[in-house]
Amino acid sequence: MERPVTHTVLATQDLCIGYASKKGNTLIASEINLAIPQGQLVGLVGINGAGKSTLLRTLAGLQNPLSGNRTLNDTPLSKIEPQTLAKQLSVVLTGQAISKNLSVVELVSLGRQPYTNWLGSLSETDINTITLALQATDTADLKHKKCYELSDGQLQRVLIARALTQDTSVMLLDEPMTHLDLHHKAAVLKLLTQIAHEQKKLVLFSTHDIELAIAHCDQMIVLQDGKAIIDTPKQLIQKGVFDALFPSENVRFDADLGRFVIG
Ligand SMILES: Nc1ncnc2c1ncn2[C@@H]1O[C@H](COP(=O)(O)OP(=O)(O)OP(=O)(O)O)[C@@H](O)[C@H]1O
Repeated sequence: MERPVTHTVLATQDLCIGYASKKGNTLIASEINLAIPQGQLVGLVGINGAGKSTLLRTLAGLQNPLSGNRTLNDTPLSKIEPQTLAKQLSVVLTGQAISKNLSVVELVSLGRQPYTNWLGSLSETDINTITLALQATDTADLKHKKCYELSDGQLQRVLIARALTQDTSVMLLDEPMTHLDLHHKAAVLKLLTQIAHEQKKLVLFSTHDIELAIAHCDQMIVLQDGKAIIDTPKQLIQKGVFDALFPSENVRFDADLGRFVIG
């Protein structure tokens, strides 16, 4: 169903992403121009090494761009104080450094840090938000476990719960469904869709599950050959963007089926 176009939350102008070192710059992708409105579920796809994590880290302000601009709610990202940014943007990254000695509920509570006073004491609102996030991610039963006791999939859901408690207008997630079984994959996808559509947030996640993104996302960003193409899944299929995503000897995209065929 078509929903009305609303306010742009996350935008880039001629963004070049990559890595700067003394030996020179390594350019990963350039001329990235995005203007993503609130209330959308956006999938970021591309082959291994295309630059999905690099783009997410750059959009999150964890990595500087080589050039170009990033704005969050019309303000340049570099001008937003860390405390304010933490109320506007949350991230779930792969290989995120966390203290695994914390219990699940302690880790999830950290998401409320931008809202708590200098004593770090939790208000009733904080506690309700934490309880809802644990329920939404099916991690309430794990809340007293130490994070080192969790499976990869359980930890993944706990990290999503922590991001949920931050209650931000933008959520960026790097491969949030990678370690999940089919049941939890469907549940997380449903949750992310609900956060985008009902809470009117922007949820941008990278995935290798392109078919799932095609079926569920409002828009997709395809990183390919150092460029980013953003459009609705339908338009991307019509433009033939997925046809050239993988070397054709092993995989081809069947536009009628809307999925990849091996062979
Ligand atoms: N710290 C770094 N310094 C230099 N180059 C890097 C660094 N980290 C990643 N790269 C390179 O940047 C490119 C993009 O990597 P990135 O991890 O963003 O890709 P990706 O699309 O997320 O890949 P995958 O699907 O395998 O997770 C790769 O060629 C990688 O080798």
